[in-house]
Amino acid sequence: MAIFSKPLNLNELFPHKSSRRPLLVLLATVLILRSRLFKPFTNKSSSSTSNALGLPTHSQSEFGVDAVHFPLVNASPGLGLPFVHQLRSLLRIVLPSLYTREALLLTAHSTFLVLRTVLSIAVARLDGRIVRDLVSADGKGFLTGLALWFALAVPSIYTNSMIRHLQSTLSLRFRTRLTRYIHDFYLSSAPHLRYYRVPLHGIDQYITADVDAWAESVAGIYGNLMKPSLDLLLFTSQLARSLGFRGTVLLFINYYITAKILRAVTPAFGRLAAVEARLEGEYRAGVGRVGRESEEIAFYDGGARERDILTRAYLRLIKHVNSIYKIRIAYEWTEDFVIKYLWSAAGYGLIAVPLLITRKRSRGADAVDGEGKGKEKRARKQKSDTDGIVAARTETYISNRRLLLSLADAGGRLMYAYKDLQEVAGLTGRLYTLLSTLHNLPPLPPALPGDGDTFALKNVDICVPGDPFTSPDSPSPTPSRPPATTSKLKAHAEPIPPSETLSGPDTTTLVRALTLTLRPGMHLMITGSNGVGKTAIARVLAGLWAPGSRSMLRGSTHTGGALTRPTDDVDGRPGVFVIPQRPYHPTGSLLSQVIYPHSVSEFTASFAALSELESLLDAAHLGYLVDREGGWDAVKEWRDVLSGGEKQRLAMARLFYHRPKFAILDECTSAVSSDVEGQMYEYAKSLGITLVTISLRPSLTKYHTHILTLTGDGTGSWTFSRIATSRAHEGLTEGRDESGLATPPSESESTAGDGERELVAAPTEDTGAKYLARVLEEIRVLEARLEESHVWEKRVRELGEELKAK
Ligand SMILES: Nc1ncnc2c1ncn2[C@@H]1O[C@H](COP(=O)(O)OP(=O)(O)OP(=O)(O)O)[C@@H](O)[C@H]1O
Repeated sequence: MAIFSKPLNLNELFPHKSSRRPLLVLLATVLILRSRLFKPFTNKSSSSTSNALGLPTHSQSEFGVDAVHFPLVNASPGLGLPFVHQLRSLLRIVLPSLYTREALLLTAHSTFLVLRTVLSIAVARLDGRIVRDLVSADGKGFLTGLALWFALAVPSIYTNSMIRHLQSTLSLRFRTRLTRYIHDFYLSSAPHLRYYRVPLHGIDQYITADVDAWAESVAGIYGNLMKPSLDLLLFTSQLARSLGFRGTVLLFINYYITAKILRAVTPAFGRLAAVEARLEGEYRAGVGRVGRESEEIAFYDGGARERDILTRAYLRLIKHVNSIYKIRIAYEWTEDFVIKYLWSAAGYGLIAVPLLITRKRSRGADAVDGEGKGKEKRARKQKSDTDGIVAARTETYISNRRLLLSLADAGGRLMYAYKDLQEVAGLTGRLYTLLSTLHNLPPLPPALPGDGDTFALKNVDICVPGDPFTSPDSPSPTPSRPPATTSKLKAHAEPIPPSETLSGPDTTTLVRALTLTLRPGMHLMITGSNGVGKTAIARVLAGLWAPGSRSMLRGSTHTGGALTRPTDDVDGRPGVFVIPQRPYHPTGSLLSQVIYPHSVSEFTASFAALSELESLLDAAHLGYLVDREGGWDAVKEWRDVLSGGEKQRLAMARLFYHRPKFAILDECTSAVSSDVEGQMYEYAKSLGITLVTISLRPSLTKYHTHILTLTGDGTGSWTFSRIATSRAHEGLTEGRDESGLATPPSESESTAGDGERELVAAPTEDTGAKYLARVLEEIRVLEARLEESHVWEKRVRELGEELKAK
């Protein structure tokens, strides 16, 4: 074909050998990477510790190692050394080594970025060449140029789409890695229950929106920074060749002035982004609360009130976003002026340098040529020379102008990237706060080893835990508090030492020096007035709160005492299972409601039959549920579908399924009728479950052997006694009674307000006995009322006869 009569010549596009070599290396790299990158994501590991993307589940020991990279520091979300440290700590998670898919994606991304810059230079040169051929009316050259133009279009388009694709894939991989890490860390039960204890508000915003935004920004910022930086470097070096020394110096003066101006007008985008994320989180939490508690709100007809609350949260967010927009206007004006107009003016000036210099030189050459040559010949030569010079100048002008335009574009993108970088800093600060808070939660003291079947508290103060990050020695602000807007970044902020006390200084002691030992068959009832600390005891028994001891709080070296918990059996029988006051229903089928926290696959693996579960539902008086709801696989919003009493009975069915050694039942049958409640308690006991019941219902006393009464007089005192009346009912043997308590039937243990234990022999002093007396008194009053009912019955009969007679 005619257009290919002149062979495609790389020499013209890349006049220097050194600029051709990288192109070839790049093309080879692209081909190699492409073959590796388009392999589907496969899960090579069949181990259960890997997820669907082949990412390993993180172990507790890994988190221990990582803790050193996440010291708790007070740092505002801006650029600086703390940001570099925080970003590095997060990058360690998303890019753990060079032998990962992410590293490969990053290499491919970088390669395509370099390739795009190289192609841009080639396009600029080709542009110049085409116009030159046009000006000098070289048809053949023009068509060849056009063919080259199309030839370059193919790799250019491919490169652009690959850059976008690789960036989004990289962002997704970063998000997955970070999310996996946070899930494994935040939601691991053992050993520190971080999801329960972390003192951060709006945690959902951190884990969902912030992680997503961070991954996207970090994957984007790499390209956004690298591409324009590379462009600036390569375009400048290309331009420097035609601009000469003076032009290059001017170019750099231009860069310097631009950087100075923009730096002066750039607002603190990092801090603004962090505040925006926090306000977004508050608004999101508000909407979530309304969705969760919709029925309660509807009963109170609280729609209007909730609307006000949500609108206020939304307006706070919008006000902030609006202020960002306003701040941006001034910045963007300056940026547009500097990048578009100042740079273009500087560009014209710079382009003029080689043209004007070439023109001067060619005039000098004309003068020398003129001597001793024929007039006609001279005129002919002069015309062809002039044409050649004009064509060459046009080529230089077009190439340089295109390079300058690309340079201005690169400059603009670099400025945007600076803004993006500040936003990344804000998000990095938030995620770092989340992870450093999780890493630095003071550990819960481990339970003391026991025989595996005993529950014991020894001299334990039940205290409401204070802020885990506040201790008398470190009055630093909690990470949950918003960063101080005026604080300057400290290059190396001092790590905040984790709290050394278990409960913090501002703890409230609810119960003092509690000591009790429970063995299988010792069914304990915990009672006392509202807010006295009954659930608090359950929290300590369940391991949610640290068992405080006064000696610990006083800073003594004694750290013993505390809690001994029953352990899980090797066959999977749990040591302790708690049914809380508020029923909890996970998302999923009816089956998963009963077996929670087991998964369906765990249930299947345990060879348990559905018919067994049905018998457990029967025991909870819920035998009709499977048919009514459409089978075990029915998935519903169980919180809404079940009645209050049904939810509580379902929780009891859950207890029967797990059949723990000890069950802590925290007023979990308050909505169930007394007769059904009693039957369920009896059934639980028949399964070998030892009950620790928190209740205010006297009717439940008869299912227990011991009673712990919190006096609620403000001194934290308590009494612990055997329930004498339950003796016959339980058929307790003297042997069982040797529980380490040495509590004779007529005696009880108690503490006075000062925490000293005393044995109270007189039944009149015994709060447990008093409690029983109160129950008996209530029964007496009710029986008296029943007796009165005969009088009313008699009266009704009299009235009936009176009516008949008339
Ligand atoms: N996480 C907490 N932070 C601060 N205070 C708490 C916390 N949990 C409980 N408290 C306080 O501890 C006290 C005891 O609470 P607890 O839930 O143990 O009471 P309770 O005896 O179970 O009461 P009720 O019978 O009403 O359920 C209450 O005054 C409560 O306000």
